[in-house]
Amino acid sequence: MATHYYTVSWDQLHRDSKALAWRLNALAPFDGIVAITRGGLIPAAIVARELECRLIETVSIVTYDEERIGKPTITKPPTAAGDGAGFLIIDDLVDTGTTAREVRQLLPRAHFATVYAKPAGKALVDTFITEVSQDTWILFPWDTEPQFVAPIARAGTPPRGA
Ligand SMILES: O=P(O)(O)OC[C@H]1O[C@H](OP(=O)(O)OP(=O)(O)O)[C@H](O)[C@@H]1O
Ligand SMILES: Nc1nc2[nH]cnc2c(=O)[nH]1
Ligand SMILES: [Mg+2]
Repeated sequence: MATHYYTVSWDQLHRDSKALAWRLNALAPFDGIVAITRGGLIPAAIVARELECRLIETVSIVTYDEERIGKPTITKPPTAAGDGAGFLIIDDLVDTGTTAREVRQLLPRAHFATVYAKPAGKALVDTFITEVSQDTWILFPWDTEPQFVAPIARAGTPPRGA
């Protein structure tokens, strides 16, 4: 269970995904990009734009229900990436490496890249940008919205009117 949260804004996600694109550009060109849905969709779109890559394939894989890990289920396998040779796989993050292991079996010859990585899974990806600790849960902008936060001086006191 995560004990810390790391909140990523749209702006930061765009910057970090562009940093990933800079790194990957050194390995380009790729024949196509495989986005691991859903989390990999937006980083894959940003990388595809920067690398001027217009062939986008998807693999749909569900491993988590909110913060609870389960058995990975492939709801859509790749159809146009062969054994992965020449392809770039993009996901938002690698945590335990469970999803990455499944995807690697499907596309063993692809280059696997994520924006964020945790220690338990980082050896399973070829390229990543930012490492966060294993006890941190990354909150993406599509999972969050701004809301009121009480002043620090009021911490521990019940909200007014409660
Ligand atoms: O390394 P792991 O422990 O496997 O965790 C990483 C995976 O978990 C999340 O996907 P999730 O299953 O939540 O599905 P989603 O992308 O549709 O949100 C995330 O997008 C990665 O794909
Ligand atoms: N949003 C989100 N999904 C995950 N799936 C596995 N680890 C994480 C995480 O830290 N954040
Ligand atoms: Mg995912």
